[in-house]
Amino acid sequence: MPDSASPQPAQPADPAGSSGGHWPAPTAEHPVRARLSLPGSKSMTNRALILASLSETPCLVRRPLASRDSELMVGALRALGVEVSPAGDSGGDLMVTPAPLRGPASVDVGNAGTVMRFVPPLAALASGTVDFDGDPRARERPVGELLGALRALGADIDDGGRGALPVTIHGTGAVRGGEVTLDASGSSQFVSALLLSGARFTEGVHVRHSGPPVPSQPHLDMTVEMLRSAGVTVSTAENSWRVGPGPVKAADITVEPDLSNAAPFLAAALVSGGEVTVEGWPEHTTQPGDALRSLFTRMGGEVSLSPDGLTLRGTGRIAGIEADLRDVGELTPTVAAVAALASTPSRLTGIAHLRRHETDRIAALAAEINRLGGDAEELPDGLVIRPRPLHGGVFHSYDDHRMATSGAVIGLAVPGVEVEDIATTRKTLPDFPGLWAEALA
Ligand SMILES: O=C(O)C1=C[C@@H](OP(=O)(O)O)[C@@H](O)[C@H](O)C1
Ligand SMILES: C=C(OP(=O)(O)O)C(=O)O
Repeated sequence: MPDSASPQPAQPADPAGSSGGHWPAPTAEHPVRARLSLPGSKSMTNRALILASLSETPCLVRRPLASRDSELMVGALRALGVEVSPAGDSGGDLMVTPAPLRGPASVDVGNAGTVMRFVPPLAALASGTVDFDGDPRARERPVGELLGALRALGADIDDGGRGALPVTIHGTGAVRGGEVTLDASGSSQFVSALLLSGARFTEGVHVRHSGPPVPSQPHLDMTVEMLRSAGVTVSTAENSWRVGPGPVKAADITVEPDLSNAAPFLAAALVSGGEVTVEGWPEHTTQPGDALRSLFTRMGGEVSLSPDGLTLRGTGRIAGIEADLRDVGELTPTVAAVAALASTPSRLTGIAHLRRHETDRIAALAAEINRLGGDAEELPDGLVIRPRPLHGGVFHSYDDHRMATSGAVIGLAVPGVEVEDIATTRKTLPDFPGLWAEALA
């Protein structure tokens, strides 16, 4: 459901790494040739932190992301009594020591979907009252279906009848659990949230989905895989997930590099006819970013995966693409940026739920591509983008990390693009401007 037909750009905030609030996006003077290692996956880091907090034993989380969304998760867990501390001098690894979860506590979710969805079930397991609130946008993002399901499973939740943040959960130290049906078409995170804590519910949990398709299947696979690695019994069927009650045994979790954040860097090779290698690309992964291999091949790149990493070579040809991105919605902003530079039209569908992401991404992408002279048309569930020469101008980021990095990709090929609020990339990347400058050097 659209929040508004044409979103208003957020006010520039904290213009770190920018000049005067706008960051002049560097143009690629020559083909981009780079090899880089990326920080940890947001999705894996925040799942690891949840599982570690519910574990029987202390858990070492290796190579976690250290950026806004993971810091918010750490803050939330500490507020509930969990100890999270640097693991020796291991360069960012974290030791998580579980403790009885307790309120009173206040949780700032920022604009992190993983915090606003994954932490409420923990709060329901805590003893005491836990308040949740976040950025203004967090109050507009869907959470009502999850709260309704948690209530049906035995939790005491006060959301003032809004089905949205702010919310207070009156934890009693236990959640009955059992079977529940919800509509997770708005976000796969509703299902992941219930599964991640489900083993600690007295009866476990059996989640059924009823409604239009659930997006982000790889993220559901990630939840199931990480639960199984922690010794939790999970069975799945179509639109049905069952977690048996029992202990969570997470002792050592290694976080993979964030493959979704590889998107703008691989796109840099594609649009400049260069060659970029992302080190440490896993051979097997549940991350949706793995789909970049096929998406960017279809858009004109040549991709090779070796123990060295994933290399994308641009061929000088940038092709449009017809793609259903429902499973990999978070790749949309980068795919759309490349599409805006392509020589043939693109049609991206299956992504209505993106209208409730950090911003209404469908409306925002259309508005910003068109502002630079492009030809992007909104569909109810996606975008059509046709080739048209672009010109410079301000690319608004709507306080959305992936909008900001999309502006950077377009700026490689279009002189005079200035990205408003590049600092918003800190949601999932601690230093995007620095990494980008390095890649282009
Ligand atoms: O579980 C996760 O870690 C995520 C699931 C997806 O959410 P939606 O299913 O709400 O799109 C994705 O877009 C988000 O960036 C991360
Ligand atoms: C949708 C996203 O984030 P969140 O985890 O806040 O839902 C995203 O990172 O693209």
